[in-house]
Amino acid sequence: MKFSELTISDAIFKATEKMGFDDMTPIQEKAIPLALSGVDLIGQAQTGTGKTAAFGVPLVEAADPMNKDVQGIIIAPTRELAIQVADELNALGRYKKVVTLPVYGGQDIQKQIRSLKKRPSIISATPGRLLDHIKRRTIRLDNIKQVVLDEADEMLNMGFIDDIRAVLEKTPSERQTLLFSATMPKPIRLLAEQFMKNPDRVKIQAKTLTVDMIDQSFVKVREREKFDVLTRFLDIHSPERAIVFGRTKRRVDELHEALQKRGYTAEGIHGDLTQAKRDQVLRRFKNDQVDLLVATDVAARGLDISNVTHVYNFDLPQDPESYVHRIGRTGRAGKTGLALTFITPSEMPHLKAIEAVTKQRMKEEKAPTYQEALVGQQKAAMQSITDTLASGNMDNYKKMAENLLDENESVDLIAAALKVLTKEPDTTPVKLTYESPLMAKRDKRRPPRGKGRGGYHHRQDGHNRNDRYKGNRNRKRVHHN
Ligand SMILES: Nc1ncnc2c1ncn2[C@@H]1O[C@H](COP(=O)(O)OP(=O)(O)OP(=O)(O)O)[C@@H](O)[C@H]1O
Ligand SMILES: [Mg+2]
Repeated sequence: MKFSELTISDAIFKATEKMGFDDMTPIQEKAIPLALSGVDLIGQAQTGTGKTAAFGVPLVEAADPMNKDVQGIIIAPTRELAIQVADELNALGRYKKVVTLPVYGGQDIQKQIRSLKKRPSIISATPGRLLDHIKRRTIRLDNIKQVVLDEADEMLNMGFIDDIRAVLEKTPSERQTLLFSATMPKPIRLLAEQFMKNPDRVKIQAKTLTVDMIDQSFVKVREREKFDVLTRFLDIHSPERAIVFGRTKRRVDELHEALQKRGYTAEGIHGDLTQAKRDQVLRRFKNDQVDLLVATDVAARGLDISNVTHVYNFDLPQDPESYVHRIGRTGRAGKTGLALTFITPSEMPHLKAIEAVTKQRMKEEKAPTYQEALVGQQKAAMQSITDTLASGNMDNYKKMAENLLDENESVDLIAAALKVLTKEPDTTPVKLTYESPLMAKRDKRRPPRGKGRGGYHHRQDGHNRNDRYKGNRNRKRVHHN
């Protein structure tokens, strides 16, 4: 079904055309008409399949730019995502003149207050800053018609639930509530339904939770060998644009510095950096000034950066949902991608837990040798010669080439050129702080070690880490009040 077949205003249809959208994606086809009818819904579809427009079109359609109140609000877990969602809604609202304002932490609040005075119809916010504005009465939610939780399962997990509850309490009870995510574990869905009125569940039935355009594999590797293995894979894959996920902020700092030391153009992003730095890093990544983005899970959800060709999970993600979102930064909007996950021997049970949730097997890759990495780089050098040959723009070099050929064998000459061009694998020593293997995360609200009851003993015998892992997911994600 096409956007032209929807009952929406011409101004919005024109915007979708301008954005290059013609056919709707499956989630858009199902969710947009339902959302337009005013019902509450939970929309679940794989990463990179257009969930933003699935809620964006109904929001922009319902908004009246002549009305001075905030009418729609989207809450997202990270600042970058709040900005990106606002950009997409502004693109959709361009001809109807519906303005969406991003409101997030780390940005000058006075500047936000000035922008709010211009009366945006829709706000795309992170929860903390939104609550701040609600308290200051610089944002009023009395006349909100629609609330969207993007990355809904993340918004409703323990870290965010209280903020979300507080925001929802400020909105009229007759509001429409829309929840979207690629993952929706059952305990979270049940929790979500408390905030909704007989929600419709729109789930795009797929055999797997992950997009089949992503080639998924894992490599078994010892912690201290991870870095060399990563650089060898990078030398073989020569990714156009890749994201390397690390578990902690320190890890991300160390890793991107180590990559730079070995001659890669890498930058790091995590939540302890200033917003100005986060913006700069992301901009440099999008502008091709940086090939490798090293990130914590702050970059795992929702970010739509075109042509991310590879995702490397240098450290295992905390839970299978996080795996789904991380690798979903590649293979978007029908493109292909490659995801490679590093697993230390003691972490192997986590692999099974991830596969159980994604319903997808990962292929095992062997850690490449130095020699294989060298061959990778030689191939890259060869490729750059043939690419240059195809581009044809070499007139300035032809005379030199003829002179060289007068005095040398052609094969020797090309071999020398290849040798010069090949970036031989760099083995500059680097040191990363040891990161212990992923264990089931303990719930901070549980009694301390030794004082626990049944569950503790079960976990201590440790013969079934897989269960512990799953158990952990549920504990982390169920609201305990
Ligand atoms: N109907 C469409 N036709 C073509 N491209 C589309 C269409 N809808 C969305 N897109 C593009 O697909 C890409 C992914 O969309 P979007 O970011 O909304 O995915 P998502 O489902 O929200 O993914 P995630 O789960 O990672 O948040 C974007 O670049 C968007 O512009
Ligand atoms: Mg999204």
